Amino acid sequence: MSRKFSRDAVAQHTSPGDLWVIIDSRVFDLSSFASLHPGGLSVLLDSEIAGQDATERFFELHRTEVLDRYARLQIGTVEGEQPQMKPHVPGSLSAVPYAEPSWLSTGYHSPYYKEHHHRFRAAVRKFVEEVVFPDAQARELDGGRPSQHIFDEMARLNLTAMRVGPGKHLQGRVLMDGIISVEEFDAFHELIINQEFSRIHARGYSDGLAGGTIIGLPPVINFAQPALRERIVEDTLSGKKPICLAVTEAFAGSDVQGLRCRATRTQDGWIVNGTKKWITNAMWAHYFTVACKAENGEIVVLVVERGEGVQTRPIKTAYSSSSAGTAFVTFDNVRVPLTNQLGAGQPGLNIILANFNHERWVLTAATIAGQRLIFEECFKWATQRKVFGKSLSSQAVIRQKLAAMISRFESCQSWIENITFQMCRMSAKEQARHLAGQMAFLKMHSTRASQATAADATQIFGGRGITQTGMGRFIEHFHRTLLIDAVGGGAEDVLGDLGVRQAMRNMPPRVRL
Ligand code: HEM
Repeated sequence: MSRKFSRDAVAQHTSPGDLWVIIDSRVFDLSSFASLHPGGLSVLLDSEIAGQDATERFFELHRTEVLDRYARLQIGTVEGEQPQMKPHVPGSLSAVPYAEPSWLSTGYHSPYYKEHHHRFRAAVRKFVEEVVFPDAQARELDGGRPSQHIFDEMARLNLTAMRVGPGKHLQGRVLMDGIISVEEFDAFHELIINQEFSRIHARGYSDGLAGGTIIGLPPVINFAQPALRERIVEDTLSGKKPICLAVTEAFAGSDVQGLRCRATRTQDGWIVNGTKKWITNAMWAHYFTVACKAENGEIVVLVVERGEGVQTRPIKTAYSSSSAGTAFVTFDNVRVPLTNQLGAGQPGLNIILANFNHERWVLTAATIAGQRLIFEECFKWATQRKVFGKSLSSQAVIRQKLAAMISRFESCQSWIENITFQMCRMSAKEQARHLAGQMAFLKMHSTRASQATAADATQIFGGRGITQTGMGRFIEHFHRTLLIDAVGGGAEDVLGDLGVRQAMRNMPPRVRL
């Protein structure tokens, strides 16, 4: 932007058809925009705004990104001045204190993260901010499914494959354009992906991208016969034929024993009859990993393929109008070949339970990262917002809310990093034995923390925190959508109880006070 203007020259342009303002030493010609301005024309014609430096007033009312969106209105800069606001570089770290976990903060050390984790984090954040965020925000508005080019790009980078976690499905794949090797990839990379994807501020969309794969594919990877496994892994990870996990029912939430969807044994397979509710991605899934009850009362897990007898109806939820593809599913006399049974010979209940821990860990990672992002919004707002001539942060009650937020998400982050480290060192069997309780407690604790943080953030933002556009829109979104993490994969009370019951089983018989 080469044109330079003196402040006096800008001050000559104050009428509706010839209106200039200065924002952060940048000169904007609002003549063609003023009558379309969502905040109205009159505010722009105010004598303290028209032709004047409106920087303070602008940032009280708009997010910085509004300036980027309307960059075309900029005609130059004020002579002898440099804009102070630096454009955001995609992938870069925030300089706001506590806006990044300590392993990403200057001067801190971590026993968990290596150089390749840092490299990987930067690449994932850049991808999320540049490619995924715009689509997520657009689909959040129109309620559509994530765009196919995002699925394609996620498949090309093998991001969808990595979201399923380390394992044999990664063999031979090039990860994130080769930025890390399959041998280097561990649960911390997966934690990074889960936490970086929170930056799209679109919870339903995030599930729409890979929610079904993350929970529906592992049982196939771990328990399917090789031919079925190879076909489904290829179809789903290429983004061509999505998969979902169909366990919950209107009759039974996470209470797997109470399922009513029936599987009847035939000579060459099974016939499935029943319904499933709240099934993420089912609207566009081709494969359904279904928990059913056999005639002898045992759970069998079958891969049903979309076809005759399979129907899906959309369910609108608090966290997603439809971008998560959540559905009510009906199976009417659906024939399933024997080869589509998972883990034949072992209890189907174990297959489903083994899957829960990973699901809970994924949800927890996202909700913790979400809290940190909400804190960053609050800290910026509390510093810039002036009330009765003073910034919000000059009030002790606001500082207390910020302190409580930091304490909550920092403790959750440390806990999840510890659990993640255990995941890197333990076998699947050891994880099931030692980590189920820890994950249950952390999920319960972190989603309660999310609710407290959302409530505090809404008080800090006031009306803006309950408005879907403008300054507080991410607060509103977090508050509206966080309950999926508090309920999905097991409600808080159920999880807390599960953890304590497990601890009771390990209690030595003769301990006394
Ligand atoms: C480059 C100049 C400007 C552009 C491109 C612009 C654009 C916008 C946009 C897009 C909105 C809708 C809300 C949002 O997306 O955040 C908005 C709202 C608003 N704008 Fe501006 N604006 C500009 C300058 C100003 C100035 C100088 C004022 C002076 C007071 C102002 C006052 C308002 C008000 C009062 C609202 C309504 C805010 C609310 O609903 O909370 N705008 N503006």
